[in-house]
Amino acid sequence: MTTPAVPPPISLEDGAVALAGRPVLRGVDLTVHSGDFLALMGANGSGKSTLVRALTGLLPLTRGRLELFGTPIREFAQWRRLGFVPQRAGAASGVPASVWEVVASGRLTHRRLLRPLSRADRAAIDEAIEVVGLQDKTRDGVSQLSGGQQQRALIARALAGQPDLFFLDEPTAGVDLPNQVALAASLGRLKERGATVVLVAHELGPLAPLVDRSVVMRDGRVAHDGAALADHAVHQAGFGDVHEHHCDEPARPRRRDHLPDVTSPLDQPLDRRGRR
Ligand SMILES: Nc1ncnc2c1ncn2[C@@H]1O[C@H](COP(=O)(O)OP(=O)(O)OP(=O)(O)O)[C@@H](O)[C@H]1O
Repeated sequence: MTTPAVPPPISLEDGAVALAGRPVLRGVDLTVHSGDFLALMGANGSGKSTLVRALTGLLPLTRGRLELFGTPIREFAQWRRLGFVPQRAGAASGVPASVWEVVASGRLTHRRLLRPLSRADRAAIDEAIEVVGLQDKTRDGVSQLSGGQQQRALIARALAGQPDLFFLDEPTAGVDLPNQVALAASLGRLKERGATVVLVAHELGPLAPLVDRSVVMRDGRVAHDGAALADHAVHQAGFGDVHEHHCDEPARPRRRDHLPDVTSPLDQPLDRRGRR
């Protein structure tokens, strides 16, 4: 007897998305298999966030076919199977919530309305906190945590919902190196448990050893899909030096207009008395 093939968590064929009448994604083919740890990379404006929003049903496709866990997106209803870890900006957001409360909120999709937390809920919350190593911080307010610890609290919140597929949006953005290393350890434990992870990142840094597949976007198309690339190679693939797939358009210059135009005082020359 043959076992029926398990449908992949994500199957997108010829996906296209237009925003404000402008094509932003074109001809995107992407299959994510169970247990993949995939890094979605590329320059600013290359279409990473748009792709994730399309894959999570937040943006409609203008063309193509998308299935989640073998179900066409229009019919898909098992949203609790997806976990989304947003950028850290939303973690504290002025709400005086404790780590435990933030993580417990990730359990909401499993609870019936107005019912107290079940033993299974509490076990899932405790386990999620343990996976990210915040056991000694459960009663602390999230706003008192470092950036990396806040990011781990957000990962635990997604984990508490026990999803089968995780999306992480720039988890290392604004996180210092020691905390990036701690974050990598948490994600390593997720990987060991067989989670399927789609990680949006500009640079992988300490997360690089976890990644077994890189997808690099360029101008709304897939420029590379295959072996994990080191950060410098992603830079090349995203900016036009590597030609794979269907990159038939010239690479755009890197958009830096979202960055404030500041010069560090340390860049200024010293005067004769050593002052700037
Ligand atoms: N709401 C919108 N309306 C119109 N165009 C948009 C909208 N959101 C994004 N875009 C455009 O779509 C393109 C892809 O943007 P997207 O945010 O997906 O890129 P990204 O790779 O995630 O960039 P970043 O790394 O800066 O987050 C860009 O040219 C962007 O200007």
